[in-house]
Amino acid sequence: MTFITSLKQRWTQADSLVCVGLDPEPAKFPARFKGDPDSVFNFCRAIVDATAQYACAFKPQIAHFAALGAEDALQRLVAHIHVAHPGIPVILDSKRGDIGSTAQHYASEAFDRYAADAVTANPYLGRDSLQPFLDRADRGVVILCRTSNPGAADLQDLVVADGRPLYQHVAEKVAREWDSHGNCALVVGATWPQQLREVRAIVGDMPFLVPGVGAQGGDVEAVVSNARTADGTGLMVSSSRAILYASSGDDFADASAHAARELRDEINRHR
Ligand SMILES: O=c1ccn([C@@H]2O[C@H](COP(=O)(O)O)[C@@H](O)[C@H]2O)c(=O)[nH]1
Repeated sequence: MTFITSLKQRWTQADSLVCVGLDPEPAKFPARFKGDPDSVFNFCRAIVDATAQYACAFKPQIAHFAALGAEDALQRLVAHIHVAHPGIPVILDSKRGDIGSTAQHYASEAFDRYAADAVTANPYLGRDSLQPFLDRADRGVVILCRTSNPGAADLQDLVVADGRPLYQHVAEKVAREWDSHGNCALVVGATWPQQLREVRAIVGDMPFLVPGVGAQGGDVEAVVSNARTADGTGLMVSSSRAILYASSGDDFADASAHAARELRDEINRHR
């Protein structure tokens, strides 16, 4: 099954547009993980198992694992998701992009080494840099369009042609030229409701990965009202810290489930 097909199935089956972000930071783990040599895996697995029923996708952020030398934990975590929660797609957030010969290896890293269903990618180097990802028709390519961070406007808002900003050209290119296998999605930050609306108008029903609610303060109602598709889907609203670290006590897993359920319900109230 392709990434887009399993995402659509999951939106319906779980009645959820919540993407649970997996950004392990051992300093924030509950005390019970102190001294556990496999704490990254064990913490993340507990979060995955607690939140799976509310998730349309999981999004591990590779830097959070690589900086700890925990690539093996990431590999086992993705394998655990596929076995214990089949049908929930995994988006590896690695924001890759390089010349084609190197991008081949990044595609293999995401899809073969880590067995991710989709990967985030940076379009800055142009189409050939994304081609190795785009060619994997069964996997998703989630392309940065208008990111959630305060500096997003520095480059992404530059008016580059036709009186329109760069991020709109990215949206246009992806939708009209790069999505020949129908496996593309876009990253558009929750912190920019107007831009969410503009990009939605350009790309039709293409799925959006929307980080920036929770710890970054994005407004859920504004996200949903500006960016949902006509059938009330089209979004993977991603939250990491607000779910992962909802409690630092022994109730951390229950608290993460509660936070994921609350986010799902808030989104659904506005769909
Ligand atoms: O524009 C972007 C693209 C990616 N991210 C990533 O999403 C999560 C957000 O974490 P929160 O704790 O929910 O703020 C993180 O992994 C970022 O690398 C983003 O925030 N914005």
